[in-house]
Amino acid sequence: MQAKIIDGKAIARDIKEELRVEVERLKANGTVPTLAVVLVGGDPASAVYVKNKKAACAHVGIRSLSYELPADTTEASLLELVEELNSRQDVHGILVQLPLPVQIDEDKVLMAIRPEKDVDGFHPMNVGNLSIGRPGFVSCTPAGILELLKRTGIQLKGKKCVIVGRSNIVGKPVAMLLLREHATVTICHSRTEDLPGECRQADVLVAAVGIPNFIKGSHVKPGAVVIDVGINRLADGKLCGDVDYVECLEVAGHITPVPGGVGPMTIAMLMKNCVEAASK
Ligand SMILES: Nc1nc2c(c(=O)[nH]1)N[C@@H](CN(C=O)c1ccc(C(=O)N[C@@H](CCC(=O)O)C(=O)O)cc1)CN2
Repeated sequence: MQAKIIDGKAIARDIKEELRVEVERLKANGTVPTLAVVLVGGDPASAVYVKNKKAACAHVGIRSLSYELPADTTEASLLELVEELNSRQDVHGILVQLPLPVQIDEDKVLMAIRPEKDVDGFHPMNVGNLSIGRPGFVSCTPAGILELLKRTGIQLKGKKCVIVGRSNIVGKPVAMLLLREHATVTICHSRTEDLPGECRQADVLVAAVGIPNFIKGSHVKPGAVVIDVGINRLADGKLCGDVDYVECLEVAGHITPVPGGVGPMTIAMLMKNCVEAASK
């Protein structure tokens, strides 16, 4: 039997509808949730993501302030802008679109954003809070993955979850979130011995490696939930995940497509974090 397809686009739409109500309530109480969106340079993919984030803000009712800086912007001037946004009472969230041009130290910029305005959840304070189970902003893609699992009714308590990929922005935070749900978590990476064998143990398999079609049907335990975090652009312009969708569709119990799976959840969770920032 074919796997059930987890429709991230539809779940993201539901979340944004729920947030519209919340934003109305905030506005009625005198707060206009406001997100500052900073884009440096002309990377075409980043420009599309920023455009989609601003459109999502408009849909939900969040005010967005746009800062589009040239590719040769210095680290000092970007830090100055972040400082100004940090100090503005009417700005609740700050988003600096990544990647940044090479002359700018990304870590320095992310650390300059005040943790309570860090709606991307990338500041070390928020990352640390997640790992010790304290409240804070959780980065949007990992939070989106958990929301997809929850809203699909996937039980996590006691289940074996295997994450392929140990990045700071996806693999590690997803592991922390799954642990928080009482799952048994394994993180695999390029040096893992017998990666297919580890993957085959998984009730929930999360692929975040950045290699097109890396996870084959033979990696998947029959009936497992397969979450594909990969967004790889192929030479023909088509998008492709880290999971061999055609093969895994025949083995898995649930699967996320690319596009239309985890990707749309990233923006929905950014909206959720902005509303939370404005509510505080
Ligand atoms: N400051 C940040 N920078 C970046 C982040 C981030 O969370 N914060 N993540 C990525 C890019 N990203 C959001 O910024 C993002 C990527 C993909 C999608 C998405 O919806 N993808 C669609 C396909 C879109 C397409 O056709 O190209 C999908 O998977 O269905 C949303 C947001 C790096 N930078």
